[in-house]
Amino acid sequence: MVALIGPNGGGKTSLLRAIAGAEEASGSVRIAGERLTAVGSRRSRLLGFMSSSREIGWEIPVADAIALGTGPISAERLGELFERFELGPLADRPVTRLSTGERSRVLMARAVAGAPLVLLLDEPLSNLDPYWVLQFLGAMRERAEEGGCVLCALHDLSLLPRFDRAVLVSDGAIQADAAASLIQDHPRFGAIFRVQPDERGGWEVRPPEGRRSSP
Ligand SMILES: Nc1ncnc2c1ncn2[C@@H]1O[C@H](COP(=O)(O)OP(=O)(O)OP(=O)(O)O)[C@@H](O)[C@H]1O
Repeated sequence: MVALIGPNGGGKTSLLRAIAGAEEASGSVRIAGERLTAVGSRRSRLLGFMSSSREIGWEIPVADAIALGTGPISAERLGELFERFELGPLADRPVTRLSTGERSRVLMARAVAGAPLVLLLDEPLSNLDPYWVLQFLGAMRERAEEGGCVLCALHDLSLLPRFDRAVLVSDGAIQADAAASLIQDHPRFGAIFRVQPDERGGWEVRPPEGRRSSP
């Protein structure tokens, strides 16, 4: 489970979209040796992607939204996803009439539907209540324990202990890559985020360079 962290405009979304093939980018992406452009219907087994937008453009039922672009899903798998993300009570409503957090559950179900080897999630936790934050983290951990790689962009740094590794992206480049428990000690962390730990276990704005007292 990899947390993709970095300041606004750092490049997290661009990186995820480039890997997912949703953005023009140089180079090529291979997952388990396979080029994504050449895998056809097996794509959902290799890659799952939840974009930063929670919009679903069509007035379609939840089950159809989960299957959008993923290829056929068995009734058994759909049942598992409905149970995992508690979608039963929402089944008959068009997705356009769901709340943002409810739509997040549909889009997460869609991203994990094929049990992908690589799961790319762009701020999946941002609209969720605490129960669903924990449920989504649980679903990510399950995917990782089943042999998948989860790459999850997030801003809430208090969630870092839930991850194994953290990649810090800023100015369109990877600035640090470390165990999630150690990333805050990286020499570039404070300068890039412009915050520092405060006495209450939270964060405070880091004083500008000249006004910082030396340790
Ligand atoms: N379609 C686009 N065309 C040109 N530049 C873009 C486009 N989308 C994003 N950018 C720029 O690319 C940079 C990286 O943006 P990106 O959305 O990847 O950042 P981010 O780390 O996901 O930010 P945030 O935390 O605010 O979501 C920013 O400077 C942004 O203004």
